[in-house]
Amino acid sequence: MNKELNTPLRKAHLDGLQLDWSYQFLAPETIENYVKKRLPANFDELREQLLSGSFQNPSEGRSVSHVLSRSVESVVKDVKTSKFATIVRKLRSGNWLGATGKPITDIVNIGVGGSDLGPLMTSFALAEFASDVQQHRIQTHFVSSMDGGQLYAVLPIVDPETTLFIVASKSFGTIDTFANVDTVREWIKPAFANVGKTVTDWLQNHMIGLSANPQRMSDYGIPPAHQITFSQSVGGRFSMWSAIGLSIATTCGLRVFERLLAGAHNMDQHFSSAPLLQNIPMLMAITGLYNREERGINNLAILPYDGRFRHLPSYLQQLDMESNGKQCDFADHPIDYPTGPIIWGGFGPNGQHAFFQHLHQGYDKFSADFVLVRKRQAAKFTESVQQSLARQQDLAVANCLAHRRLMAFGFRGESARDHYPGDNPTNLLAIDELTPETFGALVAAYEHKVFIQGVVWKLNSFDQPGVERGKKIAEDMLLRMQGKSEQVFDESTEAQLKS
Ligand SMILES: O=P(O)(O)OC[C@H]1O[C@](O)(CO)[C@@H](O)[C@@H]1O
Repeated sequence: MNKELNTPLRKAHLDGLQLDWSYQFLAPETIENYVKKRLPANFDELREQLLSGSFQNPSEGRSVSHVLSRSVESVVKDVKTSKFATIVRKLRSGNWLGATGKPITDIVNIGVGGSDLGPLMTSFALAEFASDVQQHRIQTHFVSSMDGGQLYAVLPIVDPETTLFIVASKSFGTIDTFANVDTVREWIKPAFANVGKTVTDWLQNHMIGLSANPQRMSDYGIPPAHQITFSQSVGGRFSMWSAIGLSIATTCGLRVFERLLAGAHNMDQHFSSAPLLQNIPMLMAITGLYNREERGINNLAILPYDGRFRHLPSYLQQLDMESNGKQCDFADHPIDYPTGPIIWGGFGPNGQHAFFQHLHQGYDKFSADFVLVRKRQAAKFTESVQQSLARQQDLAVANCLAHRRLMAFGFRGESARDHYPGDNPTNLLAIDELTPETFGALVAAYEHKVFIQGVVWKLNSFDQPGVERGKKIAEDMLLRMQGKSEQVFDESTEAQLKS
């Protein structure tokens, strides 16, 4: 039987976003049976709890409410009066003046993990939507790494008098973030002294805090008017829809942010009501479960074919791996079955010239999600440039479909060098045209996929205990490096600490 000719088209839609799951090579009945076999009897109830903000995160003793940030608890719900919207308007109109009276021209978002990846990914993906509404040009920069390498590159290109720092941290205590803020403070001191200003002037005019802990923002010296809070029940990796999304709105505009939330909300409703074989998150979750449990595939590559999605793999890596990379269940009992896969990936067109060799002919099995945008608007260019860009888009579509096909069906040439085993299950997430709505819907679909898989694996997808232990060991190590601890480590660590 010719597998290629006998593979039927299987797809689900939501307003310009299509999931083509044909190359999972699963019959609809297999999906239905898997749902019967693996989903708990009260799954519908749990889904409604998630969508209404009452699902429980037992280890942290709180509910899970990120879905509400794109509806009833949206920071732009009262777009004329909310603090979030007022701050965005003031910055984007050039009316936010720094301590010396100059308008802000640069924003630096300092945060890490969920307080960096979502804002970075989305500001980058939707930047082109800003041009028609932005009145005053603001450049946005993102700084996350504790080593200071990013600050090292950003500080020389911004002016202390016209730069505003968004300190994004749910806890407002993450050492990585405050290591960066401390360095900025040292950089500010002489610059502000030269113009007759102090660190207090800087804190009052050049800093916005985004956190679930207002007390800590006040303790740091950020005036209440420049603090935007959000609920403790919004997890860090689910927080780009909340106050943490401020840099998305300052980069792309309030309207774009509203449209992003609307797209995600649309996906919430779709997840709630679409029948199984039309339900994008359900299909992504069940095919993923099948790949993990029945085919034994331990990884999922995220392969976007549009440069605007460059940061999507890293974002989904945190979303999925920090949620479902666990070996204890909801009730803190050890478990002995495989849970969340390793999420990795990279920009597809560049991957073709790098790691695709292994995907096509290497030993290991993988699954992959291709993400493709079919058409793009390029109205600001001349007609001939638009045509050339359209040809480039076609080139990307052809390459995406070609590699996806080869990974699925393989190829047997005359020699071993020309042998491609194929048989790797993949999804195609095809977007007609990138808009804030389709982008919001795509990200929300992945969130729900992670939720469904977490429920099946009986995990608490909303805590991250493994990260905490690493932080504790780093603290011990730092004390040792500062000569404040006598703790002795292994030979290798000892040697590295001494060198
Ligand atoms: O926003 P915060 O509190 O600074 O935390 C940043 C990140 O650190 C983590 O808590 C774990 O390292 C992530 O879950 C979170 O997104």
